[in-house]
Amino acid sequence: MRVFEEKSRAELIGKKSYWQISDLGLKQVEFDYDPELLMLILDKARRIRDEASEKRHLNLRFIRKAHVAIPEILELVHYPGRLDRLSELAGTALEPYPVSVISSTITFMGANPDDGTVAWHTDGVPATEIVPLAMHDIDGGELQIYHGDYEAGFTRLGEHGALPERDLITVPHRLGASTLAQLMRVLHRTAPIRSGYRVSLNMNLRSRDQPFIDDNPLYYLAADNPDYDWIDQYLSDVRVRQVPAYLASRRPAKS
Ligand SMILES: O=C(O)CCC(=O)C(=O)O
Ligand SMILES: [Fe+2]
Repeated sequence: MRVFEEKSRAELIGKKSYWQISDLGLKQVEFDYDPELLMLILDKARRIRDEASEKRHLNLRFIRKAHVAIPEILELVHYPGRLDRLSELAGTALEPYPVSVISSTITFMGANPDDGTVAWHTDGVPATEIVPLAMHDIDGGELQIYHGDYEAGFTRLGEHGALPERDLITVPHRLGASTLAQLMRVLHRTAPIRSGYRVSLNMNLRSRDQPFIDDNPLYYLAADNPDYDWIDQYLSDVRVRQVPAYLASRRPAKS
């Protein structure tokens, strides 16, 4: 498997961090997913784009809970060997992000302002795998990461409206390779697209042993998904997985 990009979390943000699932920053590696399955997902995404995607904020057009409209995404989420491979890359055991409204998305980014490119933000989910499904005639559209503390970065953005080029790490996407990244509390965006477009599938992940390491506040999930039909699933995850794991992690180690 070819590795195209590799950065630790400390390399991305220039310091150690506490709220993290592992030292993973990002790794972009060639994948072995079935090209026909990817094409099928892309075809369906294109067909339902107008009714199923929304550009609500952050200049990002995406299909929420994409695996509900396109169940073939679940085949990819559970693709043989995938979780083991990604866990190995992350340096910690991963599991699919369980809250259905945010576990998988399809993003449409392009030069056409109707699409756009995602503005500066930090991810709520601890880790994500970004799989480019289509990249057509693209100029721009790389993943850009602020090499610094996210709070300081947001403050600079507030004061100056932009971040200095010298403090950015720019990672191009590649067809045939996916980017596994831990972008929770890491300020990033997609660089503006001057021509062409990209369609991507994002499959979100979290730590199997520390599922409470997360940055998705309820108000944010609710603003994005105002029907609240995910709340029972969320609460049951807190009760059954997050709280027991959290309490176990706080227990003093036996000597
Ligand atoms: O696709 C990209 O370049 C980044 C997407 C992203 O940051 C997101 O969807 O949260
Ligand atoms: Fe992001």
